[in-house]
Formats: sequence, structure tokens, C-alpha cells
Amino acid sequence: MPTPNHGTGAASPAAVSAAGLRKSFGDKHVLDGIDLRIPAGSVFALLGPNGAGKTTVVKILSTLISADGGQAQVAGHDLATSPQGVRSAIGVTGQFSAVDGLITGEENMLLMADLHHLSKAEGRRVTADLLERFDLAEAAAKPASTYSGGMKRRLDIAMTLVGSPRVIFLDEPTTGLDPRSRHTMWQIIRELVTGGVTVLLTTQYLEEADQLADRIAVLHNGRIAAEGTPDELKRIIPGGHVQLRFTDPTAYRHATALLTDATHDEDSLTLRVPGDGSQRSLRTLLDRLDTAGIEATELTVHTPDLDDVFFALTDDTTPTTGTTTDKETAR
Ligand SMILES: Nc1ncnc2c1ncn2[C@@H]1O[C@H](COP(=O)(O)OP(=O)(O)OP(=O)(O)O)[C@@H](O)[C@H]1O
Repeated sequence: MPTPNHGTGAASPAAVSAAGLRKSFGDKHVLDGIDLRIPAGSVFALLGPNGAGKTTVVKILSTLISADGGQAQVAGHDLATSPQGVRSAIGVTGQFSAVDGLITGEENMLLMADLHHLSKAEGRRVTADLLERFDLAEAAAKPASTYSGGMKRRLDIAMTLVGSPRVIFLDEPTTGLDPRSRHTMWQIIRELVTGGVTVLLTTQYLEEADQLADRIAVLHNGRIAAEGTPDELKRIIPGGHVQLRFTDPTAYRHATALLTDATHDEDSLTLRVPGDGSQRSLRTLLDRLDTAGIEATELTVHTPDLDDVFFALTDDTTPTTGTTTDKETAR
């Protein structure tokens, strides 16, 4: 479920905007003209295969490295002319934790408060508040090296929040976490956005983008291959169909003769009828079968999901009508 502030565009001011970002490492062109617009108070997911350049985008937008070309503004500050302004408005949680394992969770937080020049009292207040919020109060006095992966990740994000950033970059926030910790992290991210923060996250997990993001961009070959809401992206990929499976070869043959737009597989006695999975198209198909007195043994509706989008956009060898996921099986 995306966040309440569906950042669909025009009305909300942009918390992050970028135009024509380019970056090469040696002769390797990693980013070849990236445009982004992330409405304030929304979650934006950057998806892409390994090595697509997701971390590079985060590093550029968080001023850790500079772009070779293009321009960007973050929280109203220009990357080129006001990098310090950008840094003061953002929080970054990278793939490699900033947590120091030798000191306690609380000490990590207090160190962060010092870096943000909070007074001792304010630092202690913010630390106690965040440790409580992130369910780390009990473990606060233990060395961070004894924390589980999920606890370290929560501490990492809590440390990011010490400076009250308006824009947060989360680079693969749930990689390596078990399903429960992943769900906890999703809840934390949703709460951040409800509080008005803007989140740019990179992820390998399509489900994560589907669950969290108001908008998703798929990065491939140095460019944004597609951008939109999860539903918009799913709509651009064909591949919805109804699969009919028969056990009676005669019924299968009759169905093949009737449904001439279907592709069929003689060996498994199955037909694939193109369709958008809507109630109307399903009813039409069932009416045609009923009228002809044909009964299928099994009917399965397939609708494209983000996996299909990802594969179709990032693998030139996969046909766009390829893999689909079973969404509903009847009979
Ligand atoms: N400092 C660097 N020097 C040389 N090459 C680099 C450097 N940083 C990144 N690259 C290369 O740039 C490409 C993009 O890397 P990046 O880490 O941005 O990808 P990514 O999409 O985040 O990948 P992953 O999902 O694996 O984390 C990769 O081919 C990587 O090897």
C-alpha cells in the first residue's frame, strides 16, 4: 500500500528533481541522462538490476560524489551551488551500515547528535525518543555488534533521523532482512512519510516497490526505462491472459476451434486466451464456452505484475508477453 500522500505529480512541489544526470567511471557510462521528479511527502523507488546505477544516483543526490553532467535540486537546494544546504536537509542510509559495533546503540545515537551539534540535553532527548520509536530502548545499552541484522538496520535509520531530515535516501533498506523485519521496516518508512518526509529508496525487491512506492522508476542501461505508479507500470506490459486447462481432449479441440485468438499447447491440453483479467472479459469468455457447451477442467487468470515489468524492461531477450504470475485459480 503506497503512502497516503500519493505523489502523482503536478500539485505537490518536488522534494527532489534532477535533469540529465550523467556519470561515468573511466570508460563505463553508468548514468546517461537521468531525469527525476519526486513530489514532497512521497516514496519514490528506484528499481534496477545489479550494477544499473541506483547507488550512483543516491550518491550523487546526497553529494557523496559529483555528476559529470546535468543538474539537481534536493529540498530546494541546488546540488552544484549549495551542497552544504543539501547535506543539511537529507539523511542517507547506505547499503553498508554506519553503525559502529564497538559502542552501544545509545552511544551511536549520541555520537550522531554531537555531529548534528545538538546540545547534550537535546541529544539525549532525541536519542531516547528514537530508540523507543524504533523498538531499541531495551537493547540501547548493549554493544551494537550484538544486534541482529534487523536491529542494526533500525538503528541505522534511527541515526539518520537524528538531524530531522526532510528527504531520506535509503539504499536497499531491507536487503538481507527476514520477512518480519522487512515488514517492520516498511511500517517505519510509511510512518516517516506520513510525518511529511520524502523517501527515495533503491531496491531489488519488486514487492517492496509495489508495497511502498507512490512512483517507481526502472533504471536500465544508464537511463530511466519507465516511470510511473505501480499500476501504471503494470499496464504498459502486455501479458494478461486466461489459461484454460482440459483433461478431455475433445473439449480441448472444441475450445481450440472456438477461441481462435488463443495460443494452445497440445501436450498439456491448455489454451492461453489474451485478456486483461477484467470481470467483463472473463464473463464474455465464460459465456462463449457455456454457449458452446465446453467445460474446462481448470481456469487461471494471469495479470501482469511488477516482475513482468522488470523483466520486460531490463532483459532485452525476454518477450514482453513472457512470464506472468498466477493471481487467481478457479475450479
Ligand atoms: N567508484 C567506482 N569506480 C568504478 N566503477 C564504479 C564505481 N562506483 C560504481 N561503479 C560501477 O558503476 C556501476 C553502477 O554501480 P551502482 O553501485 O550504482 O549500481 P547499483 O544499481 O546500485 O547496483 P547494486 O544493485 O548491485 O547495488 C557498476 O558497474 C559499478 O561497478
